[in-house]
Amino acid sequence: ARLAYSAEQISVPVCSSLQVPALQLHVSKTAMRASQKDFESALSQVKLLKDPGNEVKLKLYALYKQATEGPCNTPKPGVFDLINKAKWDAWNALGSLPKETARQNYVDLVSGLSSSSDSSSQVKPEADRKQPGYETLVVTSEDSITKIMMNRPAKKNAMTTQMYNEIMLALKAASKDDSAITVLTGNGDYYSSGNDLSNFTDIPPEGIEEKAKSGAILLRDFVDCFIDFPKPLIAVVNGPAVGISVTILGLFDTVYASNRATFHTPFSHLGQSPEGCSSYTFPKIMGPAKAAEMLIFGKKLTAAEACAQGLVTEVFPDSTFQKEVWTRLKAYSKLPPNAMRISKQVIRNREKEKLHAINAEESRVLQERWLSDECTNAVMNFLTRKAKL
Ligand SMILES: CCCCCCCCCC/C=C/CC(=O)SCCNC(=O)CCNC(=O)[C@H](O)C(C)(C)COP(=O)(O)OP(=O)(O)OC[C@H]1O[C@@H](n2cnc3c(N)ncnc32)[C@H](O)[C@@H]1OP(=O)(O)O
Repeated sequence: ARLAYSAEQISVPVCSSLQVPALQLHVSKTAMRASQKDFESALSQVKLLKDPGNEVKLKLYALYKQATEGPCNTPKPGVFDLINKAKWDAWNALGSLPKETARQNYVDLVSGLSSSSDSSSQVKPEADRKQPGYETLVVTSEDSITKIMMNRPAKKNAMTTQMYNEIMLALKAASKDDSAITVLTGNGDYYSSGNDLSNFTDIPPEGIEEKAKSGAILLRDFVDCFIDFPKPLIAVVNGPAVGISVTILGLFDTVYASNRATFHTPFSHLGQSPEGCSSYTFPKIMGPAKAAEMLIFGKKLTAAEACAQGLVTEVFPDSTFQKEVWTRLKAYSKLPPNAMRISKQVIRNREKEKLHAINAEESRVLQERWLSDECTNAVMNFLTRKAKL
């Protein structure tokens, strides 16, 4: 869509009749000074740009009005005249900004939009789009989607304490960025093998009790981030999933799985107990009998079984998984973001308090389990390679 579109072509209703006045081309005499040529060229350039979104169009509108008419000089529209009020607010927010500055800002804004739309036509390699600062994840934002990819493929994306902390950071950043949806996925053949069992090995001088205490705090904080995440959260389960990577799926809004994925929570085998609010979400999703088979007896589900039981939204053949899922997600990411966020809140908010309480209780119980002989022996068996799932 170009900026010179008709009202019907704009997707966000609040600004649906927002005509960028730059297109009207009635430049006042005051604006006809030194940078008049640049300004006029920006006015023409703006018509050729890809739709920059309503927020930017409001900025362009405000700068144009300020550059050509000076400070806002019209009465404030009524509260129900949403479109004109948004335009008036944007213009009025510029206060007494001089016309020349507004004209320059308009030129700069259009020039920035032109260069970013030039570069967005080329697909940058993932390495260039990667957000810095993460060692166990690859985090990228593109097409209004923030993708958080667990990136320890040689260890089946087992979650170290560093990875828990980085996922929390990435979720907090994603909740504030301008993406519409957020995705968690895994690099390599596994989605994740769950808690990295070597988390049990670096015991501090204060002893195992302290380790269990700090582990329970970490777990609680980690799960809280999923409970509170405000935007649609999608799991793209590219392969087998184990332990905590399965239990938190009950806190996602959508779960897409490859037909190679399996879902396994071997808590009893490990002398442990359910977390990620699964003691509440799983019985709710699949009924208490099926939840017990998974959470107490460690029954491993195929992707098709997990879908039949409501844990997974849809299963795709592995050969077309990535293509089909990302095509779908790109389409969803174009839906109005505020509406999606509000719908999620309406669906989830009434359970939040309960989920936080359940998370606290599960973490408390697990803290005790980590100190049990059953747990210690199971972890030692894995680490000394006597046992595998
Ligand atoms: C006091 C404690 C405080 C802890 C603080 C933590 C806070 C949060 C805790 C939340 C609790 C969560 C509970 C769970 O998630 S339970 C699930 C735990 N996961 C497992 O038990 C899986 C163990 N792994 C396996 O059984 C197998 O590796 C596998 C996943 C079936 C894959 O087998 P496969 O033969 O294909 O591959 P390998 O075994 O050769 O694996 C390749 C290498 O990756 C290492 N690996 C894999 N998974 C883990 C893991 N979960 N923890 C540590 N290491 C893992 C494996 O050892 C190989 O490494 P190597 O090449 O160096 O030998």
